[in-house]
Amino acid sequence: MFPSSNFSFSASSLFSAYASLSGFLMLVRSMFHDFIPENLRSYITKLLERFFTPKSKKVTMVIEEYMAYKRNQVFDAAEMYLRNRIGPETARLRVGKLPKQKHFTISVEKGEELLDTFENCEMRWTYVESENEKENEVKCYYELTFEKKLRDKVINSYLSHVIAESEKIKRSLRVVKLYSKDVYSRKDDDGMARGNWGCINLEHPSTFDTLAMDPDAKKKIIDDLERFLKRREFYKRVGKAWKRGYLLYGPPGTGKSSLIAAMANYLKFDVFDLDLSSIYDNGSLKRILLSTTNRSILVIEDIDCSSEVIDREAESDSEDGYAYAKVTLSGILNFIDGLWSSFGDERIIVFTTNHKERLDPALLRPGRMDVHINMSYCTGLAFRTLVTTYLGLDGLNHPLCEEIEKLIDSTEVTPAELAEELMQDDDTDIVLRGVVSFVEKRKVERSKIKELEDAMCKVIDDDYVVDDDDIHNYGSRNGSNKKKGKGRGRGKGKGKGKGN
Ligand SMILES: Nc1ncnc2c1ncn2[C@@H]1O[C@H](COP(=O)(O)OP(=O)(O)OP(=O)(O)O)[C@@H](O)[C@H]1O
Repeated sequence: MFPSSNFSFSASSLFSAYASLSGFLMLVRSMFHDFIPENLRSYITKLLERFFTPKSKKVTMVIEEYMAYKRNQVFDAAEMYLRNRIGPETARLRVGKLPKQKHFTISVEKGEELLDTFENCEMRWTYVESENEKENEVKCYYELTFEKKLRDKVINSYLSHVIAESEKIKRSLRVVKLYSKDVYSRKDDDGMARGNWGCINLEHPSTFDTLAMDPDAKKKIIDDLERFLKRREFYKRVGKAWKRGYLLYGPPGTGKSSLIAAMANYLKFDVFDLDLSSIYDNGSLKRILLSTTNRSILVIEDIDCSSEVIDREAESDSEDGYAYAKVTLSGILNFIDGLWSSFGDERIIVFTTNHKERLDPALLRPGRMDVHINMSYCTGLAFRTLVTTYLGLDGLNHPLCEEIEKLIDSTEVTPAELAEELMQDDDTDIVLRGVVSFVEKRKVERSKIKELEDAMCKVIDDDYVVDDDDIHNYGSRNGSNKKKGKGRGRGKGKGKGKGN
């Protein structure tokens, strides 16, 4: 220990040393100000500041709303992405909704912080609004703070992850549009198509969950769509346009339109409904197709009914002797796999028909329409989906369901007819009994028609197979020299029908 006299000596000498040091520093400071030019002074100050400020282990990135007067993609992505990161700890939120929006838009209020984790690393986001009073404008930006060692990870992977996730969220919130030339196009349509396409929101409630279809066939369609979406690079590599063509065929009321709506709702793709009868010629067709957007489904319904496109080489001669231009099948095929097919990306083209056999073989040639989907009569398995959708019953929970499934499998009845029956009453028992009697009645009708058809075939057979001369004539009428015997008359009768 120091003796007390020593201590008082040291304290007073320390005090005087401090006083002379302060005097000296003040002298240096005033000399620094008086003799050193301002530029050099600020340089030295900054150097000293850097030297004495403790080093931070964190880095902060500033993500501004605008870059060179354009919206910053990272800012918009962050705004969308962070909506899903808002937790109960966030104290202040902004909420809003435009009249056309289905959902509320929720975002953080200025100064609020959000925490995110990416590959076990912590990312801290802060939303900032700074007011510039001079220019009377508000600058909005996000600050992203993380540990210095994560810099490369953030630049190389985290920001891309934020953008990819935001795209997914945007897609899920997207309201699907139905475009048509028959809808008046208004300025306030927030659709993207050009030309005279008018649009409304596609409110069709059909989804793959409500679609009554064989489960395996349904799964194949969903897998095909998923594969298509992921194949941007594949299409580029093999030199094909990023497009997929579907031909849906089957009797009326089997769900062709419902399947298109389910595809659109699943992919969040807009639908362009093209009525060929309203299009004047191939040139207008070209202009109309070029004004459709990416990530869309182009639908041409009842392609067999468009008389102009049935005959590929159809000439446009009219009765009055003048030649009128019109839409031809080759005009359409040019967009499916010709030179014009390479416009746009992520396009789906759907043709529907009730009569596949009437289509021009050019349309059915391999590689033209990538997928042919037979929308046929309802099956027992598909009926289960209708029961779930319309009655809220889970599959086979009702004793009558098994019987109905067997009945349905043994006759021809469309999902539309069954859906109609399932809406007849609120009482499940009454409804299902109604379905039983409806399908039984249909079964009887069908077998009567079958009997009638068989009888007619027999009559035709008996009419034609008379003697050898007749057989000879028949053969030559059909371009065949084969001699056919009486016993094979039925096949012949059918042959004649076709020949005519
Ligand atoms: N497979 C199905 N699954 C669920 N509902 C269906 C199905 N098929 C038909 N429906 C019901 O029947 C109605 C008519 O069906 P939809 O218009 O999809 O048939 P379509 O095959 O396109 O008929 P068309 O050939 O006459 O255009 C639908 O709105 C739906 O309620």
